[in-house]
Amino acid sequence: MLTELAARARARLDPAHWDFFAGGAGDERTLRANEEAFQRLRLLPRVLRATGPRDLRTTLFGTELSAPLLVAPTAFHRLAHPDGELATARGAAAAGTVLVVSMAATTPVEDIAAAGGPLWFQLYPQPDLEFTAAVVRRAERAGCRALVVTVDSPVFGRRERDRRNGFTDLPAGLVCEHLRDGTGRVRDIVMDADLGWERIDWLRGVTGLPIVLKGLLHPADALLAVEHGVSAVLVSNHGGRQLDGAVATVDALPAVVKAVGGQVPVLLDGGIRCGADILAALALGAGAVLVGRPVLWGLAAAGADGVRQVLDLLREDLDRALALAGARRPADLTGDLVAARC
Ligand SMILES: Cc1cc2nc3c(=O)[nH]c(=O)nc-3n(C[C@H](O)[C@H](O)[C@H](O)COP(=O)(O)O)c2cc1C
Ligand SMILES: CCCCCCC(=O)C(=O)O
Repeated sequence: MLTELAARARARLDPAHWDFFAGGAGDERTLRANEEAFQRLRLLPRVLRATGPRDLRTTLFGTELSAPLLVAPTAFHRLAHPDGELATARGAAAAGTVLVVSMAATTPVEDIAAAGGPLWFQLYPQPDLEFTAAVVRRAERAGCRALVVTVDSPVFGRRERDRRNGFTDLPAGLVCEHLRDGTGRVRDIVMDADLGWERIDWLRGVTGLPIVLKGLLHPADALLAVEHGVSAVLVSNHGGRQLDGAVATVDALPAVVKAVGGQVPVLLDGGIRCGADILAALALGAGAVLVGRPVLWGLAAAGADGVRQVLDLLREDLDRALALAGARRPADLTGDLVAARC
C-alpha cells in the first residue's frame, strides 16, 4: 500500500521534485541503511497473554496522540501538493497526531494552525539571534506545543540528485515562509556551523516550550542533551540526507536509550515503513517514532486524504503487529521481543 502510494506520488511529481523528496546525501548509503536495518531485525513474539482490548494512545508533553507516531518535519510541501502543509496538517489532525512544522515550510505556521490539529515547530537556529527568537515567538503564538531543534546540519548534506537536476531554488511563488523578516523580505536559510551547546541553553531561556533535540546518534550527545535540560531527544540521521555513512537510526537507538536512562523520552525517525518497524523501535526503547517520506507520498498522491491514509495505515499495522507479538499497549513492548539481526 505504501509502495503503491509512492508510485502514485512519483507519477504526479516533477522528476526533480521527486528526487528532492526521495533522495539522500552522497551515495545514499545511510538512506538505504535506515530501511535495511529494520528489515534485518527479527521479532520474537509472545502468545496467550495479550487478552482484552488494545490501546495505542500515547501522551507526549500533555498531548494525547492516537498512536506513538508523529509526522516528521519536511520542507516544501507545496512542491508535493498545491494545498501543501495545510493538507498535511488536516491529514495529521484527522489521524489524531502531531505534525512537526518545518522551518522550511512553504505555508506560514499561523495558517497551518488553522487546520486545528496539534503542532510542534522545527527550528534551524540562525546565527541572527534576534531573528531566531522572533521565529520561536511566532511558533509559540501560533500554538505550537514543542520546539524541535535540528542539530545535525552544521552544513548542508551533498545531495547528488539535486545537483544533477540543477534543483537549487523553489519555483516562483513559493518561499520558505518562516524566513520572512519583519519587512517581509525572505532571508536565505543558514546551516550554522557555529551552533553549539550554549545556543541550546540560550534557547531554553527564550522559550518555555519543551525542546526536542533532533539529529542525535551518539549516546554521549544524548547524555549531554539531557544535561542541557532538553525535554526529549530524537535519534535521527535526517533520513540519510546529511552525513552519508552515518549509522542507521534503529542501530543507534539502544545505546542512546541506555545513556538517557529514562530521564527524557527518546524518539526515533528514519526508515519507518510498517507496523513491525514501529513495534521494533518501541521495543528497543523509543517512546514514539516519526515518519517523513511516506507522508510526503500520501500528500503528493492525494492531499490531506493521502496523508491520513498513510498515518491510518501505519497505526492499523502497528495495532496488528502488537496483537501478533502478544502486546496490548506500546508500554508492554520490551527489548526481548527483538530476537536477532540477520
Ligand atoms: C524531503 C525532506 C525534507 C526534509 N526537511 C527537513 C526539515 O526541513 N527539517 C528537518 O529537521 N528535517 C527535515 N527532513 C528530515 C526528516 O525530518 C526526517 O528526519 C526523515 O525524513 C526521516 O526519515 P524517513 O523519511 O525515512 O521517514 C527532511 C526529510 C525529507 C525527506
Ligand atoms: C533552503 C531551505 C533548506 C531546507 C532544508 C530542508 C531539509 O532539511 C532537507 O533535508 O532538505
